[in-house]
Amino acid sequence: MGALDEGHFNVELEESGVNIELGFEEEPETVAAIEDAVKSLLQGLGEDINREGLRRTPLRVAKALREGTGGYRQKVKDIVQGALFPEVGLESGIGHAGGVGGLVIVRDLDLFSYCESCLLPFQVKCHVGYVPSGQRVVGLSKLSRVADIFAKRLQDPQRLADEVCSALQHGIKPTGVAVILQCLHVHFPNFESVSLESSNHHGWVKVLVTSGSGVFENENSDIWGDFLSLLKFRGINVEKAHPRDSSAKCWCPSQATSKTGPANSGMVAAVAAILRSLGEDPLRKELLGTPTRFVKWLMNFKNSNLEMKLNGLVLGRIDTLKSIGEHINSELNLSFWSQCEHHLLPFHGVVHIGYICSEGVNPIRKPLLQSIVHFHGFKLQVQERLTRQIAETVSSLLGGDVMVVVEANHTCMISRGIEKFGSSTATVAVLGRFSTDPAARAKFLQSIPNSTTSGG
Ligand SMILES: Nc1nc2c(ncn2[C@@H]2O[C@H](COP(=O)(O)OP(=O)(O)OP(=O)(O)O)[C@@H](O)[C@H]2O)c(=O)[nH]1
Ligand SMILES: [Zn+2]
Repeated sequence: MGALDEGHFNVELEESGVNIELGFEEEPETVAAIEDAVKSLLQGLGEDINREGLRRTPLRVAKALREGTGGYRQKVKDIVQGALFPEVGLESGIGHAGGVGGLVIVRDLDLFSYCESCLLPFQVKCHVGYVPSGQRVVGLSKLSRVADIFAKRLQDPQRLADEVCSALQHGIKPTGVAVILQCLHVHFPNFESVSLESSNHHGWVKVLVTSGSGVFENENSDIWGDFLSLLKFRGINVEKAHPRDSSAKCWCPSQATSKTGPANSGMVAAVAAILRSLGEDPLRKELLGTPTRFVKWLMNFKNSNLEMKLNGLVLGRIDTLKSIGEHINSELNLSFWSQCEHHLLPFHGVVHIGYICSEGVNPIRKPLLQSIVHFHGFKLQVQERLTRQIAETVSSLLGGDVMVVVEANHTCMISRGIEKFGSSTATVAVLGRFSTDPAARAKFLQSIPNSTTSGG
């Protein structure tokens, strides 16, 4: 137990074994090594690394990865040490923060971590509880900061929960700590198995993990029940703090992607180099297949992957428009996947297409529209360009009046940088009469149903 020092406790965290630091500073060589590796990946994707949109991508990716794994370079001790303070008037003893069994919880901490299996970020809703002891409470924000140290590493949900729990247990030395994580991982649109016409590869893989120490070690204890009840107040329904099981083991959808074809060995070596630059050991058991899985994910977005297939579909589809009895046709909620060319992180969502079509002319079939969406989606993109390209392609088939709305969640806006959880982006492209007729635009926009973007 630490000694009282001007209202602050100094807990000897170094003795606790949670003072983890992998020991590399902000080194330009590290960033440069990641940049070089990212250039190899872009070239492997058939991209021109000097084109305007990609020129700064290697640096951005290097920065994003360094930021996303900044936890390796932080110490729990630095965060907790100055933020422990006595709750005056409480007796020393077990479970005092307003009485025996007193419980402090912080709910709904939004975190991001990197999946060690595929290198994509995954979203974490973190709930932390602890029962103070020895007149010692910790600044509330520190619970989040400590959790973030472990989130900002290559992780697996259960290990993340265990590390946060153990660090808080050693750092605060309370009677017990409980951690619940609700994790969301993007699905994998495995290009090889996604039919061009399919829109059924949406949403998230979810897993819930728990970790408890001290009085929370027994998951059937009353104190766990109290914790779960406090979550319920806020509509957070964690049915049961179920014991650690295999549910988190293979949660990453990359584990299920097809094994067809070897991955480009130069690209795989580049990803292994990135892992090394982040201070990780690519030979660590859990990371062995990670470079290959990441490359397979990335290859979904290889330039021109879909060209031939789309050409096949487009042939013979050019209908003539007769200008009698026109009305607006719409096809809503076509799903898409794309990869942000700035940060090499996914963005995904839905596309709504409206077009003016004469009566008597067959509207474009939905599968064709879906394939157009996939064609422009499975590339390194920005959302505005994706929107315009879809509009132009549809317009080239119909000869004119097209409106396209794309709604997306950008991982690069959520998992890093500005970290705007829950933000979404809508872009619009209008061609032909939609650009001059506000009533037509309004009619189409009103036909789009509420809450159409994908979410947790
Ligand atoms: N317009 C547009 N911007 C995008 C898209 N995807 C990512 N971006 C933005 O690309 C910009 C790149 O800005 P930079 O300042 O070069 O890179 P950065 O330092 O990583 O930027 P931050 O995201 O602000 O941290 C960011 O503002 C991103 O939000 C997209 O589809 N469309
Ligand atoms: Zn993963």
